[in-house]
Amino acid sequence: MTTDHTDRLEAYILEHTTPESELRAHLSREAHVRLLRARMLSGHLQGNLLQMICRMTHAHQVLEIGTYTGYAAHCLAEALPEDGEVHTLESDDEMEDFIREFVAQAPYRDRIHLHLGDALELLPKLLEKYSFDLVYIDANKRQYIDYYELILPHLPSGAIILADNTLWDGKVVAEPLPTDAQTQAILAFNDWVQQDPRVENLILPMRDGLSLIRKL
Ligand SMILES: C[S@@+](CC[C@H](N)C(=O)[O-])C[C@H]1O[C@@H](n2cnc3c(N)ncnc32)[C@H](O)[C@@H]1O
Repeated sequence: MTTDHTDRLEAYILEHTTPESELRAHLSREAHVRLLRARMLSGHLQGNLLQMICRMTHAHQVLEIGTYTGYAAHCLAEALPEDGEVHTLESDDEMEDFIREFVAQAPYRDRIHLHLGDALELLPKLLEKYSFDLVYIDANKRQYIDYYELILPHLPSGAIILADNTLWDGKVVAEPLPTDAQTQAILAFNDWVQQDPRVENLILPMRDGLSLIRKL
């Protein structure tokens, strides 16, 4: 497929997908103007998928590792029932003002709880306190197995873990395989999940690859 064809297909897909809220669109535009790595935010299509999964699974307590702008946290919170909560973890405290500026504008703002710090340090206490039924892993690729192993034992049967970027720009099948730490970590994570008898799993080839993992 040519780039032109792919671009047209992507545009067509978005034209036939429920529009994102005005606030999400505004956040996304501001991120592209004000931030250097705006492409890290989930975006319209993946955001809608997160909402669809949230609603289909009747999730109540959601955990997100890696907030960045808060775009995905907005998607998840918007799809939760009144008493639902999203606990989102971010290690880069420079993002705090941006995140809080947009959370403050959201009608569902009380459902979003931002935790600043390293996920590996924050997780043990949060996992003791809350019973999460949906988890979105989208932070340091080198720590995916660590997040997964900390979280999985605390989840009830039927809970879902989503892990983003698991095709890593197609590098998982590049020849020769890249030896950089991030690609190697994603390869190790995918193999780890694939051999794990505690879960069923698939990789959805959307965007950069999204793994859907269900605890048995
Ligand atoms: C891809 S972005 C998250 C995008 C967001 N989930 C979304 O979909 O809009 C990854 C974020 O993870 C954060 N991060 C990386 N390592 C982390 C860690 N150990 N603990 C918490 N956050 C971390 C980064 O600072 C970055 O903001």
